[in-house]
Amino acid sequence: MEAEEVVLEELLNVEVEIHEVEEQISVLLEKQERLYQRQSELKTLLEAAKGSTNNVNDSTPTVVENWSGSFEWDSEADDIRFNIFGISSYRANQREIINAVMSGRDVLVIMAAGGGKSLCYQLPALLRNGVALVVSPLLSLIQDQVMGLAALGISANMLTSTTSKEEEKFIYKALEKGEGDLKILYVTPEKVSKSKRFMSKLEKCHHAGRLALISIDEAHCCSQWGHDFRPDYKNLGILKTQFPNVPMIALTATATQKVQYDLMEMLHIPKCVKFVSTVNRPNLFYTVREKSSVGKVAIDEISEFIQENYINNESGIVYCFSRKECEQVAKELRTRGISADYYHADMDANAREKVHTRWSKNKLQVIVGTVAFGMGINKPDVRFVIHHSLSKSMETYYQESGRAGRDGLPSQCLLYFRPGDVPRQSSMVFYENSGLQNLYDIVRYCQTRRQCRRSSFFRHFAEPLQDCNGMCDNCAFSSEIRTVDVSRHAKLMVSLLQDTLENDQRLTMLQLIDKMKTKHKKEDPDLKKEEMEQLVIQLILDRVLLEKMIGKVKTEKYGSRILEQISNYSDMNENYEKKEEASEERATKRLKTKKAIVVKIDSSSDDDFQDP
Ligand SMILES: Nc1ncnc2c1ncn2[C@@H]1O[C@H](COP(=O)(O)OP(=O)(O)OP(=O)(O)O)[C@@H](O)[C@H]1O
Repeated sequence: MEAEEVVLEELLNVEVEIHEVEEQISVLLEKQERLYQRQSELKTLLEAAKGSTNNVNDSTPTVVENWSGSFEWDSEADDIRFNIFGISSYRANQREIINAVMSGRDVLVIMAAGGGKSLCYQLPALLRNGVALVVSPLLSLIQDQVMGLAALGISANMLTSTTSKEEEKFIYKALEKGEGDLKILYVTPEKVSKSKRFMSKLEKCHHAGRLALISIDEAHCCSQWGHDFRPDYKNLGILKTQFPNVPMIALTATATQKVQYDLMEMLHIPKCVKFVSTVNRPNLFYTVREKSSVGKVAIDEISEFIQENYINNESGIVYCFSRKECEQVAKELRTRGISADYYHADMDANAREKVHTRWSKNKLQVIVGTVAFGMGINKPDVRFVIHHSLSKSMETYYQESGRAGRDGLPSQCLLYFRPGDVPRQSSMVFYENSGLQNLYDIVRYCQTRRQCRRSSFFRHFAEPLQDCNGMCDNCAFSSEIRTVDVSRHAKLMVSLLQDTLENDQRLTMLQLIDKMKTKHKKEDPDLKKEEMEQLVIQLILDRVLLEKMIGKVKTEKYGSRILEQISNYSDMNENYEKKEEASEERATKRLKTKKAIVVKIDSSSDDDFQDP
């Protein structure tokens, strides 16, 4: 017995040391991350310094920072805005961006979906002499833009795989000789990186002084840190190298600081003027609803929501986790009388295009899609975006839900959340950079019943909080929140984990839920599976609650092992954030002093747990 205690004592000490080493490693990793960031900033500065010495005699004007002042092109710009685009007044930042581009500066625009980025390059394209080149990542996006411009009577063309020989000839002639009427030319990034012929025509156009401006749409695709990296975007730096005095405007809906630095470096625009607009979409109403574990019930609710709120067949999107789910959900919606079809990466391009076109022309009310139905959807009157399953991160959810209400009119973003969906996503994001951390952020967004949904976006994009104006479920409705003592459940969870550990087994979260439910049935026959799911996910995600449990079991000399067991969950391995590292530090200290903590978990002190 004594010998066992000695061994256990040493085991405990070794585990404390392991914790300390892990902490040191994470401090070093964080330092390395900061250094990388600084390295990138310094490189950008260096390039800027080199640029300013090289370009002393170039035509780049001296810095004018008052972009809202008056400029010589004001009245012509107003005329084009009103009479060609039919827009009565500018939205936030549009005028300033246009003035910066017109002044010959490189510009980086970060503006929420539907904010009106297109006008920022299309209007200067008409104001300046010559041809504006627009690089855009997707054929569908390009087609929509060209169609929209044609409807306004603006001569826009595209040079893509679908362009006819005849049109190609016209475009090349316009570039080379200035013949024909070409104002805006859309190309994919592959054209720039792979077509020597195109680049040589563009060179001639530039040489003749007819390259008016270069616009890089969806510029976050340049960065590996962005959510949609495209390798061909990496080669777009050549445009600035070849045409240094042609103003470049790079536009995106979201870009973290890291992505901003990265894309400025990739595009060689270190001196660009940056315009960052708020991520707030005041016309979107955000709601999270509990999703039933019975598939049919979830679909019933979705179809009721659509049929009750959108009697005039207003357009919408339903996002699903898998291709199979998309097909099933679309079929189920159809049997309930909703005109719906599916869209996913397993379909051939023609079939996808057909569905997209029917939906764009309002011949189909709902597209049920996977993430493949993404960038390039610029239908302005999407009235609702429903998530049948949660997205993998706040950023992805912001993008996907943001496809609603691009015309600025009230629209709804509804997410159906069920903790049982978390492990499916976690196995997908496990190997991504901070994948699990990002997933847990969106799970927290779903779990909260007290906090404004909008505020989660502000926090995520490091923006000051703004008023929600009652445009989310938590701000608009007072929901009944019952605080419960979950000590009993927590103890059961810990003891189940202990059993698993002693028997040298491993558990997934869903298996743990099943076990808890079986055990609990005797004492608590009314406990629903959904309630148990809510509880388990909350306990696992909420490190404070977890710590309290760990505190208890530590006295039983298994604490750190249990922590390890939870951390090593096949689908629940976590990269702790700073905040969580701090809690771990506290846990380690407790471990050192072997202080017992009574498990009386009153969740009122913890963030938002409520009885479901
Ligand atoms: N100043 C304005 N006043 C009114 N409507 C505008 C204004 N500027 C743009 N719009 C309209 O807003 C809608 C969205 O504009 P746009 O397509 O440029 O958005 P975006 O910022 O490119 O969005 P996304 O990132 O989703 O592509 C369009 O219907 C456009 O005509």
